[in-house]
Amino acid sequence: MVSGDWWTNPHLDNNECVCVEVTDPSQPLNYVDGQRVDPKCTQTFDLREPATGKSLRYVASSNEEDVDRAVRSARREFKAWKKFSGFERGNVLKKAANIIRMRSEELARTEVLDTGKPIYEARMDIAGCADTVDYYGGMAAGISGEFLQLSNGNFNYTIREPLGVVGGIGAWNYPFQMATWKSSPALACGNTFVFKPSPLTPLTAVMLGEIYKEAGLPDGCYNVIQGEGDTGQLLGNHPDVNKMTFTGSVPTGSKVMEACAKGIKHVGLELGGKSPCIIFNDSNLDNAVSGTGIHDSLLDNAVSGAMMANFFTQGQVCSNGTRVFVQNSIMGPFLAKLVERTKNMKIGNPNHEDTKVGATISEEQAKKVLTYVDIAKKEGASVLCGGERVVPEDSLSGGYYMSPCILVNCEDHMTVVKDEIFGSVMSVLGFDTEPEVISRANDTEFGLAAGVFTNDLKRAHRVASELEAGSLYVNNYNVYPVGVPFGGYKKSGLGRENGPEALDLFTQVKSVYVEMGDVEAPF
Ligand SMILES: NC(=O)C1=CN([C@@H]2O[C@H](COP(=O)(O)OP(=O)(O)OC[C@H]3O[C@@H](n4cnc5c(N)ncnc54)[C@H](O)[C@@H]3O)[C@@H](O)[C@H]2O)C=CC1
Ligand SMILES: C[N+](C)(C)CCCC(=O)O
Repeated sequence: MVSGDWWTNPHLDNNECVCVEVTDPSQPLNYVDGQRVDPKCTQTFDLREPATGKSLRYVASSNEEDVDRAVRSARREFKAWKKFSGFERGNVLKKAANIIRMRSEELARTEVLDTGKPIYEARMDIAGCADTVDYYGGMAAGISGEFLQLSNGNFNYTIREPLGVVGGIGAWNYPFQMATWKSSPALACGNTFVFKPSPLTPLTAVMLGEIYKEAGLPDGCYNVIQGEGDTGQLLGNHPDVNKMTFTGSVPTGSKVMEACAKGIKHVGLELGGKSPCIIFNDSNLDNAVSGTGIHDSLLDNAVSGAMMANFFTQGQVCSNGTRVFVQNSIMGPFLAKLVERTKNMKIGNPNHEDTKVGATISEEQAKKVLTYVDIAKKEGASVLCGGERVVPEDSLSGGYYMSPCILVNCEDHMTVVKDEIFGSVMSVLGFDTEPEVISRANDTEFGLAAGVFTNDLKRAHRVASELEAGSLYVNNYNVYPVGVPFGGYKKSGLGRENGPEALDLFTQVKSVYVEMGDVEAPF
């Protein structure tokens, strides 16, 4: 299925004839009551394409009236949607998943336009989003309460009811994923939804609205309002919103939680991280270096893991394992392989098939990341490779490209080892013993993810149980299959997305006591 409006991205129609079709970004970007609409507010912000740095359009921010209109539409439709059976709601979601699959190339290309991430990655993201919507479509029919037999024939049953109107706020690194991961479990449970995407990536959340509508979702169940922080605040403070689900930075997450505290609203937070990825020396480097094959692949896996922990989406991933702890006895050979493979990653036009590193989201973010590299050098770390601005080709000279950076001689107290940078900057840290690395890995205010590479089965599970994080990877990193819950310990967040856990967080339990005899009143 294709949408009515097509737009050919002129910036990419150059030498190599890469002419891609995406949904026309000049269409209205709010989505209320089943239609694209322009907000009432005339205040706008500039939307730039990360790949070229060129302005794509100005987007109107949503003001109080616009937010209220979307919330009222969701409230009105909640009355009807909650009455659908789980099976009926699930059917809508399953149809939507199939439409996402049919429109996947258009969605992926639009995601590239919005985010600057390479097309191979955008395709993986969209495929995962379809699976998530499908998964919650399948789960919807099974959402049910419980029955408890009491004495004298009395009994109690529980009903798992939706919360009402859910407000979602997203970040810019996985725009379509955030829209689907938040809305599909919410809708499966019978809630209605109002989403505010990041102002840097407004395009694909609206397309999801059209897809849901085509799949049979009643108008008003899923709405989108565009805007910046002010619009997000209006949504979080709206008295008719029952739950907020947020992805972004810790300071903003804390503000959203504060707004929810004032209104006694449910809240889910997916926040930042500074996760550890630990590589033990039983990746047997001596044999690897002498080329016995089997051990080579163990080391290659660890290097692959460290790269996957750092270099997807230009390093802008909350779960990234940016503190790579390597056992000192294998540091030399590990770094040699890591640097060789990192230098081989092709930086370039994100719409090209062989590009592995696209553009950072914005000039501001790219500058922030490069400043962190400078700070690292001043504090005594050394750059093994990358950490520089790159112009892959003349037509992309305005884009925000940088080479993935590997830092060594890092120490735990350094700024670059403590702060979430949100860019391709990997800090490599040496360690000697297991207790030492566990204590250093846990010495952070965050707890989103952690990885351990080892061939020792007992060590793998011992370390996984000791690490304070919501998502643990043994011998892999940054994979998030459908059905696996995702979320943080400590300041990395509250609640879980993906997996059956999300269904509990989008419902509330009503307990119904039934008396079968006479009332024995004490008065
Ligand atoms: N860990 C994560 O998942 C993410 C972390 N970040 C970090 O945050 C830094 C800043 O990036 P931003 O996109 O500005 O992140 P942010 O956390 O400020 O923004 C995330 C979302 O919240 C909205 N927002 C901003 N202020 C708000 C408020 N007071 N109430 C409600 N919503 C509000 C934004 O418009 C956006 O949609 C990045 O450099 C990065 O370090 C950014 C994106 C995701
Ligand atoms: C699930 N994951 C790791 C791809 C994205 C989660 C949100 C984020 O990075 O901000």
